[in-house]
Amino acid sequence: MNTVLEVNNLSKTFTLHQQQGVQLHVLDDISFSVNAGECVVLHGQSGAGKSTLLRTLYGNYLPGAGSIRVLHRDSMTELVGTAPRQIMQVRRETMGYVSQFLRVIPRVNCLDVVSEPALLRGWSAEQARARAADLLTRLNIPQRLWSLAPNTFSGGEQQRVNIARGFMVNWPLMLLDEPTASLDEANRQVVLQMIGEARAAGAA
Ligand SMILES: Nc1ncnc2c1ncn2[C@@H]1O[C@H](COP(=O)(O)OP(=O)(O)OP(=O)(O)O)[C@@H](O)[C@H]1O
Repeated sequence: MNTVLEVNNLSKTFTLHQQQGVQLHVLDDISFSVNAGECVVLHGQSGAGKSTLLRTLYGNYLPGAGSIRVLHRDSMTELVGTAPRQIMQVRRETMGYVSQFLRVIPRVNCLDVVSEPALLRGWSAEQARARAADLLTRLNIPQRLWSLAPNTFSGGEQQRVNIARGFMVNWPLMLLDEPTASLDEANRQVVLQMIGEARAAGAA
């Protein structure tokens, strides 16, 4: 089996400079690896550091120590300390991330928000819109909402738009932060199916 993610001795401490310099040791010497097609679930109490780990893997937080290597363009590539340009390339081609909440971009409509990852990969606008429409239909976002900016959508609708965007292209490595948390049972099942399909296609 191909290893697509290898984490070694990863640590992350937050220093709260505006609160007497209090230090929070959130990640402490974490090591694990994930193979293609494997699904790893982070299970832990609220505040344990699950989102922090995902954000650190995605390059949003700089770890205090350790290494994060991903299979990118056929070679294991170190992300810690790498140039932002390289991180952006890895994000574009290799590693997708669905955060807990949609980062709403004012005035950009739903179809364009979902299409963006494919456009960044050079798909035509027609191809991207067709795929986005397909995902939005599967995720039960009514067509009347597609041309509207999602900032006025309900929490569950925003989360489904976020998921559609996250599954727009086939990323070999997907980081999903509570992807079914605010969904009803029917939509939860759709998302689980989409995760299953991505795994069957080799995604980790
Ligand atoms: N940017 C930040 N600055 C300071 N502290 C942070 C920051 N992000 C997270 N923390 C702290 O790190 C700890 C872990 O937070 P995190 O969001 O990773 O938990 P979690 O396991 O995802 O929780 P939940 O299941 O409730 O989403 C918390 O105590 C939180 O206050």
